[in-house]
Amino acid sequence: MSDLREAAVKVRENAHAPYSNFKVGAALRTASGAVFSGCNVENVAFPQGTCAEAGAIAAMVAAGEREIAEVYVVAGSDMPVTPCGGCRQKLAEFSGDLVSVTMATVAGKEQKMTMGDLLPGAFGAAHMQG
Ligand SMILES: O=c1ccn([C@H]2C[C@H](O)[C@@H](CO)O2)c(=O)[nH]1
Ligand SMILES: [Zn+2]
Repeated sequence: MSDLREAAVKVRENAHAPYSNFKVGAALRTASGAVFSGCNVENVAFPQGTCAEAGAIAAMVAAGEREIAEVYVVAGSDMPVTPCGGCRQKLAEFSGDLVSVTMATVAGKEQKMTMGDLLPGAFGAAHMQG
């Protein structure tokens, strides 16, 4: 098992998902080689819940890192989980278009896409010039 998959599968066990019963784990590697992980944290006030990817990003930024090199997301579904629209934008803040995102199931099915595939034409700093 890759180290990223191992981290994502492990952190997924800590997910707080009593409302959807859909536990998600995310792990990312930064340019320095460090690995950060996060799980979804739901709330009884449903919109206050946060995704696994957001948790991993928060851990990365809290540790002083900002450059994502690779992402791995895992859930217990039959189909590999894909990051929601909001998480695509959150990941794009710290990832180039070529960053690989592996979407996976606990059973081991994997699908890979790049950030450019997941969020084509992403809104970025260049759009705010002028
Ligand atoms: O990539 C994804 C997709 C969904 N979820 C969470 C949000 C919510 O807690 C649950 C159901 O949508 O799964 C994630 O954490 N990451
Ligand atoms: Zn999300």
